[in-house]
Amino acid sequence: MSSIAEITSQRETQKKLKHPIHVTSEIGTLRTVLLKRPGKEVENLTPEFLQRLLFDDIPYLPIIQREHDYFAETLKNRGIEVLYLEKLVVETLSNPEIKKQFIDDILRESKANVNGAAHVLKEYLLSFSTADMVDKVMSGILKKEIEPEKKSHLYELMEDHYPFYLDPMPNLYFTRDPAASIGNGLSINRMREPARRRESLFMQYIINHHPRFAGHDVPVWLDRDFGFSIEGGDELILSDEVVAIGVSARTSARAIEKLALNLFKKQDTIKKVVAVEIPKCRAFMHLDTVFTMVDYDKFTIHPEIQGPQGNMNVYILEKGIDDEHVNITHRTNLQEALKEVLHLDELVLIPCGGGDEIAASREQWNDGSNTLAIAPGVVVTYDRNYISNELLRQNGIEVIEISSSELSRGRGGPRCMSMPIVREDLHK
Ligand SMILES: NC(=O)NCCC[C@H](N)C(=O)O
Repeated sequence: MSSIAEITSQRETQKKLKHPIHVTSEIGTLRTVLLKRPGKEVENLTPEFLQRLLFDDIPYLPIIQREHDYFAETLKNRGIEVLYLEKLVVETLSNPEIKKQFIDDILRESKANVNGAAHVLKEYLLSFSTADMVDKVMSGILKKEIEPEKKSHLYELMEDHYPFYLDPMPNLYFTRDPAASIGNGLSINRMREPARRRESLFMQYIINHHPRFAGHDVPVWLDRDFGFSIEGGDELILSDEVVAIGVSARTSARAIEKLALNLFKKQDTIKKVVAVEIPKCRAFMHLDTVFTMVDYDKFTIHPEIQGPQGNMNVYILEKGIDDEHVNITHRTNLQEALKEVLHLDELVLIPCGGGDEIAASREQWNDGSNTLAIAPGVVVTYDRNYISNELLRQNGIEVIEISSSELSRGRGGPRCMSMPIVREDLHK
């Protein structure tokens, strides 16, 4: 029979889980996750704009969709509730006033290409059903779709060669990056690259207006108006007390410090933010492309982020003398720093590609370190990274593989393609 303490604790967990967002670890059993099924936006990629749109190749739509559906089914078969971003956005914008406001916002944020055509584009978008309008906004609007108006400005004539009024958003299936769940709240991120910056507007609207979230107390620890960039691929919830954040090509030290200040001030459980500096290059774009948590005491790592003897720059931020200051201390070894903040005597770093120079580099490029933990010691990975997957198994991890020929072309793996909304708390 359960003790009174156990029953009370179960009730507490139930109560906490009723909150629409609840994530206190990287590895707690995943209950609800947000995905985006790749859509027409990936068919609007062309070779000349690949770099600008942050792709290395053009995925074949029917196959990337099939692979993504398989990913979603894999999660559902494990009892995980899958929410789709595109569906939540349509539901959010079912209110005509909110829809108009959204169209104004998205056009304003697309101003580089929209120029003087905002009013025509607004009418154009309003002429669609909400679902089709959302699809248009996500997949992009070509100039040739709209009757040309008389061009009265030099810049309008100069920009004729550029095909889009609204750029496609092919990176939307990487739901991890525009926002990150931390405790019962979120960071809604100012994304580093212009190609992705509009993406976090969707989450802002969902949180403020979708019935599943609006009206609940969902704190926003850092919002997208903050002037420095941060992306969810860099935000790892190591425990209910510790968040690790990559100082990377995408995430700035200033955003990390501001987020830490806000968490220390408004979120009573987070005690430490661990800033992990990684090389600023495309292959290592976020911390989660080189480092993910797979069990209480096990992580994947791309060995190249560490110098000789495993040295690298790790900074631990803690509450300072007042709400405006943090205490910062420096560590030079990631493994030791992790043991310290997680109160562990032993901790295993599992090297991507088994540490072999070629295999590590190849498998990391295809997200061999980017695992999605769906429970402690259970991860979803790409099938193509067979050396890393085998090594995970040898370390006692259950590895669920998904196919990845087309999904991997966007340079993101299972963790990048998923935003946990609810996870069960870990047993202490
Ligand atoms: N967390 C991640 O590493 N996300 C992958 C994002 C890939 C996307 N093509 C990008 O460059 O932003």
